[in-house]
Amino acid sequence: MADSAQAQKLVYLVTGGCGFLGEHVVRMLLQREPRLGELRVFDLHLGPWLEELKTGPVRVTAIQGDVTQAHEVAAAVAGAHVVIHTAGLVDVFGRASPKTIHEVNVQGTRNVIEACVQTGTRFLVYTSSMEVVGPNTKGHPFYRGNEDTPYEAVHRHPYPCSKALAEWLVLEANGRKVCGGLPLVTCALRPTGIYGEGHQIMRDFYRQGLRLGGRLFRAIPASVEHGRVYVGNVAWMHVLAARELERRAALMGGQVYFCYDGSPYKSYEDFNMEFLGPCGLRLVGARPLVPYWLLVFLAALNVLLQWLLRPLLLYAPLLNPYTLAVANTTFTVSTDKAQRHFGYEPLFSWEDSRTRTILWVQATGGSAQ
Ligand SMILES: NC(=O)C1=CN([C@@H]2O[C@H](COP(=O)(O)OP(=O)(O)OC[C@H]3O[C@@H](n4cnc5c(N)ncnc54)[C@H](O)[C@@H]3O)[C@@H](O)[C@H]2O)C=CC1
Ligand SMILES: CC(C)[C@@H](O)CC[C@@H](C)[C@H]1CC[C@H]2[C@@H]3[C@H](O)CC4=CC(=O)CC[C@]4(C)[C@H]3CC[C@]12C
Repeated sequence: MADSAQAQKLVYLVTGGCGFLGEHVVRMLLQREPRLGELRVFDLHLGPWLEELKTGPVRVTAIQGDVTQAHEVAAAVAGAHVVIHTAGLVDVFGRASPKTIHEVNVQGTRNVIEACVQTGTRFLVYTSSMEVVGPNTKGHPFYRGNEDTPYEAVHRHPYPCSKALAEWLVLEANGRKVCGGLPLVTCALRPTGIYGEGHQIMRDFYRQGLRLGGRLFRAIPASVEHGRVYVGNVAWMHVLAARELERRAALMGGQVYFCYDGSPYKSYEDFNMEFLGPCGLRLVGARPLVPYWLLVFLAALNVLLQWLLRPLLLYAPLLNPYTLAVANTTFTVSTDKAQRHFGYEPLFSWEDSRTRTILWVQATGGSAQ
């Protein structure tokens, strides 16, 4: 990949390229990666919007496939110079079984790594998560921490467990010889809570507020800070890391980088109101309207209802013991490691990120689509 950008056109593969983050990575690559010759978009569910991307100078190849199927992954990876692996099952609401979460997030990542080794692809950027670190099951706050901050990462939930194992696999694979004898170079990016155009949970909150007469009711103290990052900046960090991974292999190889930007540190609910307020919603209560023990009870009741109703329908509300615990534990990051190692600076200011997200929420009008 050492040739000049003008001479050699590169093949990138984005797994999960039709997801919330994946779509932004795909579009960012097309806009800001001049070395791109072919962009392969691999996903279980291909979006119709891909068709509009096929009219440009870069060859866009849509591949419908399953990361749990090694042969499908190998076929998609073969010939790629760079893989950006965002595909994953992002489920903390009990929609998928722990087994399925593990199969997609862990075995799927193993399949991507082995495909790189077998086919000779040397550069792999993995979308990890803040959840690899925490919040832990003990509710310990992580306040403005960085990649070196000591923290007892203790997980029981299938999602963080799967992300932690997948990240370990990716970092462990750094330096393995790929077909052709050169070393595999990997890194993992750990976004905090991503927001922006296409964020399903934000849409769910908006629809919930519309159903409740334009009101949302505070459940979490305003003092609990939760890190959030604009999806466009997450996409930009992926593009930049993928670009610099060859030139700075010795520095970046096997490293993790928190992914955040200038978005303000606020509670999860107060942060959401930065977008839902201008869309007409109001957050009722300067402090939680119900005692924490009642929220704990209601969260447990939701688990029971989910289990009872499962033969009939999928009941997966936002409130469950895990989401309550995470929302109620401070987790914010402050680090310049990505800036020092590969020159990352957010592409979108907080003001721009906020405006774009508000316009998107307004455009959805609370619709399911
Ligand atoms: N949403 C967030 O706040 C954060 C997300 N992340 C990570 O970012 C990545 C993307 O997450 P989102 O865009 O939020 O989720 P998403 O659910 O919108 O996108 C995931 C994509 O992966 C695809 N996918 C799922 N299973 C697959 C399989 N077996 N084979 C092929 N494709 C499959 C889905 O179809 C979807 O398009 C995930 O790895 C997630 O763990 C990390 C930190 C925060
Ligand atoms: C019902 C209330 C308690 C409400 O406040 C619950 C909010 C809850 C749905 C979210 C609070 C924190 C979120 C998670 C956090 O941003 C970290 C994440 C990282 C990921 O990799 C995937 C998404 C998530 C787990 C995110 C999910 C939604 C929350 C739990």
